[in-house]
Amino acid sequence: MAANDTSPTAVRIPPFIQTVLLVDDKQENRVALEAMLDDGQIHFLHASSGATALKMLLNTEVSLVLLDVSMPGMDGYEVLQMMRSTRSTRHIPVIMLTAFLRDEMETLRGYQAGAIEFLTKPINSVMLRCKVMQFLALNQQKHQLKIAYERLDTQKAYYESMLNAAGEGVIGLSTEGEVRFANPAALNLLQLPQPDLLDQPFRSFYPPLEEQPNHWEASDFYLAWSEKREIRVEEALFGSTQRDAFPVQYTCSPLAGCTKGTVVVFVDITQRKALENQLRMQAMTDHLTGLYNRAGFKAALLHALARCTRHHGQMALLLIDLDRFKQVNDTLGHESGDKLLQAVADRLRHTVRQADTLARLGGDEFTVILEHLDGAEDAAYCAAKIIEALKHPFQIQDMELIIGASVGIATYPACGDNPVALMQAADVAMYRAKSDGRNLYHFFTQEMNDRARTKMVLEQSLHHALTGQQLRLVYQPQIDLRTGQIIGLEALLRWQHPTAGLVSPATFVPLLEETGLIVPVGNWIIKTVCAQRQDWNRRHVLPEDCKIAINISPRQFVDENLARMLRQHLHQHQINPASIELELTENMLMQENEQTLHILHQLHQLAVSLSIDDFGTGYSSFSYIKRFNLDALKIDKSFVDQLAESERDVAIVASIIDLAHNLRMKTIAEGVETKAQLDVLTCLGCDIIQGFYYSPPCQVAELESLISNSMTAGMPLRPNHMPSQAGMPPPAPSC
Ligand SMILES: Nc1nc2c(ncn2[C@@H]2O[C@H](COP(=O)(O)O[C@H]3[C@@H](O)[C@H](n4cnc5c(=O)[nH]c(N)nc54)O[C@@H]3COP(=O)(O)O)[C@@H](O)[C@H]2O)c(=O)[nH]1
Repeated sequence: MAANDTSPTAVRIPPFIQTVLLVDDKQENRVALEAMLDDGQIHFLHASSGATALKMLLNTEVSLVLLDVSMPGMDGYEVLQMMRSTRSTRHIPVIMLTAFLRDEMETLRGYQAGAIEFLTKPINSVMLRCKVMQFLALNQQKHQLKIAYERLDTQKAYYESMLNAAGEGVIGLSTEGEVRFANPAALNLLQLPQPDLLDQPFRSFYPPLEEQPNHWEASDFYLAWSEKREIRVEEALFGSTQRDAFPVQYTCSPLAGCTKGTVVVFVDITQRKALENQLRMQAMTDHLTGLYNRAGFKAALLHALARCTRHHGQMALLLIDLDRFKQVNDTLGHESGDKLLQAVADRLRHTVRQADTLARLGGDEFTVILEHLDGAEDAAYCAAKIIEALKHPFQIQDMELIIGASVGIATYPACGDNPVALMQAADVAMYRAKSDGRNLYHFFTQEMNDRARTKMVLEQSLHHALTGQQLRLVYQPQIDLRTGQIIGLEALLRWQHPTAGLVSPATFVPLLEETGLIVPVGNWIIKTVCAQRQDWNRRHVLPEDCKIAINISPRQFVDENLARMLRQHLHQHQINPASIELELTENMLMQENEQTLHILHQLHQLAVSLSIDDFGTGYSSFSYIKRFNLDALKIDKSFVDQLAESERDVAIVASIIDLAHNLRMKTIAEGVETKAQLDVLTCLGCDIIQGFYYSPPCQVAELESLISNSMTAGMPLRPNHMPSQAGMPPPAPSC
């Protein structure tokens, strides 16, 4: 209201020019009266008769009448009587003037007729002016008062209509906390008629809560008044006998002016809260399954932990990973994958109790929070039920799909007292369950904890290894069994740790794979091999047809930049692509999906050689051998180890060699350590061997002298640990 304030105190009412009617049949008297009173602030009207005066009074607003008593026709008394009997002229003050005051009765008659003053002629001008000015001043005040009242009425109506139209409930409270005023919205929100609210203690309209004291002097409403400040409360509960508690947002402010008390303005936030809750729920829900998503899970886990801590209870976190889900997704498409996830969610819902919290963290990873546990065995029981439920086939789009689940269990407080620790523990336990076989559950144990810690330390040091140039490559020769010459080298990664010494790749390559660090490390390996090969080419260290094999890890294989990066390094170091062999594993090729085909197509286009490492240990499928153009099969060391003793291993290796040869592939036997193994392999027609029998993996300098010795002698490479047989090819075994 500040800008357009129309309150009586805010705007001065200017004085108005008042009109005085002079009634006398003699003009000279009227002129004389005007001359006595005229101060420039008064407007004068002249009437020469009573009738004219009455007519004028009906048409003009007159403040005061000076009325001569003796006039021809209608005298002053009659005029006055007529004025008093007419509504619009009844209250106009009249001063009567007379030349002849016969007796007291005459004056009395004048006053009785309604005159406010009775003066005799000759008129004392000072006296007259004093009287007239007094009446005019009074009239002026009356006028101002009238305008002020009018304005007040307008303002009252304005505020009332505002209060009535307001959507907010407005309640006026006395300093004792009784309701003195309530606008229609307040009545409506509390669903009460005015009599049930007025004069009632306001504390009966907000429920006693811990945070909202019911003691009046401690309430916000009283504080707002006593401390003369506005208090705003974002969320509280109001209610009445007719309406259950509902959420409100309110402000309470001390009443302005001399009225003591507080005004409370409140809005019902039920709808807003419902909308907020709906949005919050949406943000915490996995749209595919309707379970909690990762955000919802985090919130639920925090709450569960808080409850458990408060009640000194036990709880468990189950991390469920579906076995073989990826295959379904990759082979049958995402639609089937989604349907399967929905079906899994349904089964989980029917398996766990209502009070347990289910969530899908993403992909095929689900979790259950189990509260109120009596012991860890409750969690084991639930995990077993889940595994059993997911073991049975799923009917998805006319297909029967069999998956399975691995469950990791972390318990509170044993495995941690915060979400991160519990999640890590459940994760480690789940991986353990997976690696122990499928359809198993595993608890997180101290030993696993230690391993997890070691893994973490290792992971951190690996980051340093990458930046601190602690990674090296060694090369292990591969020998052509027909000529005894080095026909290839396998590049093998080493980590020269500053304190731990040489760390085996068997320890850290899986970790590189897990963390994704294998991609940059793999890039570095390819670059280093290409640079090394270029150097050897320049110095003619290696024969042209000698290949260098590079191990490609699963994650590297699916990295979309692999082919591009390979092409770039081959080109940059001017390497013949055929002299580089990539060692893939059976598992990488097991999924004959679009992605695998695309990657192999790209690698073929590069014209690099491709071999299958550890052949026979993975998910062997002849279809990929038939389908993809491969150059060599590497017979796994596990088949070579017992070759001299085990007929079964001989049969297996013979079959692998036959298969390879029939498909025009070479065979490379790995891990050859003895002459006896070498002899059997020679008899079976194996093409190439690699193993400690000839040489362990060597540093570059060592390898160069090995090659140079063998080349200068023009002789086959000598077995590593055997006495020199210079000039002699390896002795032919009797097959
Ligand atoms: N993705 C990558 N993986 C790599 C790389 N470098 C190695 N690895 C993989 O790490 C695993 C262990 O490798 P390593 O300790 O280097 O062992 C290799 C040879 O040293 C070992 N070998 C060779 N001959 C013999 C032998 O006669 N006896 C014996 N006990 N061991 C022998 O075998 C390993 C070669 O394995 P493979 O790759 O299957 O040919 C191993 O899985 C490596 O693949 C890398 O750069 N990237």
